[in-house]
Amino acid sequence: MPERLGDPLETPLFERVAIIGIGLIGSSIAHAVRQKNLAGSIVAIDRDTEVAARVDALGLADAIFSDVAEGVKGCDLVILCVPVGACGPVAKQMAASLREGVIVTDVGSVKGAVVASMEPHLPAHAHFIPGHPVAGTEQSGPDAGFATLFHERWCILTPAYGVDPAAVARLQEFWEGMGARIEFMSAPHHDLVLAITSHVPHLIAYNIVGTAADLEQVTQSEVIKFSAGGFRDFTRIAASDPTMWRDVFLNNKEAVLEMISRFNEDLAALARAIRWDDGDALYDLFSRTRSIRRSIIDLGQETDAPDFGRRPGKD
Ligand SMILES: NC(=O)C1=CN([C@@H]2O[C@H](COP(=O)(O)OP(=O)(O)OC[C@H]3O[C@@H](n4cnc5c(N)ncnc54)[C@H](O)[C@@H]3O)[C@@H](O)[C@H]2O)C=CC1
Ligand SMILES: O=C(O)C(=O)Cc1ccc(O)cc1
Repeated sequence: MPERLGDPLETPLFERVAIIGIGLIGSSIAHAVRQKNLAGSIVAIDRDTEVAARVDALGLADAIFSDVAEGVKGCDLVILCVPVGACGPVAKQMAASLREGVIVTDVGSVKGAVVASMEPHLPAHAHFIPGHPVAGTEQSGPDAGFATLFHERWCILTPAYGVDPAAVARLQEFWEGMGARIEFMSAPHHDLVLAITSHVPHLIAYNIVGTAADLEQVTQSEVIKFSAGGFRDFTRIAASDPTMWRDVFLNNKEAVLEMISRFNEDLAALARAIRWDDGDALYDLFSRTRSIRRSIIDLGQETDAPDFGRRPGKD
C-alpha cells in the first residue's frame, strides 16, 4: 500500500492554491495543504465576512478574498468548496481571471449537475477535473475542519474523456498527499452510487427525526431522553447543514427519486412481513445487513464509533 500519511513534501505540487468556500471541507483542505506542504501559498475565498474573519484568526491562509475573480488570479489550482448550487455562479465569476493551464476542481457531493453548471463558463485553457472526497461530518464552517479528514477516505474524480492526463495525475497526487485514495468514475455513475450510499440515508435521517419531532403522543423531552437507541445516530446525520443538503437533493433529483422508489417498495415488503408474522423474512434481511456492516468494518472503512468523520481532539 502506498505511504499516505508521510512527511511534508520538500517541493510543493502547486504554486498557489485558491480554496473557494472555507467551511468544513475548504478548511480541512487548507489544514492538510499546510501540514503536507502541498502548495506554496493558500488563497482563501469566501463571500461571508464572518467566515473570512475566522479564517484570518485561525491562520488558515496566506491571503483572504471575498471577491472570487480577484482571489483566483495567478492560482494554478482552484478548488470550489461551496454548496453544489453555488458552483455554476462561482465558475462564471472566476472564468475571466483564470490563469493559463490552471486546474479547476470541486468537492461537491453531486457531480452531473455541477459539471453541467460549471463547464459552459470555463475557458478552454483550464483543466476541469470534478471531484468528491467521500469524507465529512455533520459539522460545517471554518472551525470544523481538521487536517486528517481525508486520511484513508475515498476521493472520487470524474474527469471527462479527453482531459489532460498529466493534470489528472497532478490532482490525484494532491489528494493522495492529503491521505485520500482515488477512484475514477463517470459523473452519472457517481450520482447513482452516492444517491443510495449517502443522499437517501441523509433524507431518511431528516425524515425520521422530523417525524419523531411531530409525534403528538410522545413529548419532545421523551424523544430527547430516550434517544440513546438507533434514533441518536439519525439525529447526528439530521444535524447536517441545511443549505448543503437542500442543494444535494435539488441537484441529484433523478437518482434520488429512483432510489426512494426502490426504498419504498422494500419498506412496504418489510411492513408486510411484520403484519403477516413472517419472521423468516425479517431474520433473513437482518442477517444480510449485519454481514454488510461487518464487511465494511473488515475493509477498514468504518470503526465501531458512531461518527463517519474523525475529529481528533474535538469529540
Ligand atoms: N459536509 C460534508 O460532510 C461534505 C461536503 N461535501 C461538499 O463540499 C461542499 C462544501 O461543504 P461544507 O464544507 O460542508 O460546507 P460549509 O457550509 O461548511 O461551507 C461552505 C462555505 O461556502 C461559502 N460560500 C457559499 N456560497 C459561496 C459563494 N457563492 N462564494 C463564495 N463562498 C461561498 C459559505 O460562506 C461557507 O463558508 C459542498 O458542495 C458539499 O456537497 C463533500 C464531502 C463531505
Ligand atoms: O457525516 C456523515 O456521516 C457523512 O456522510 C459525511 C458526508 C457528507 C456528504 C458527503 O458527500 C460525503 C460525506
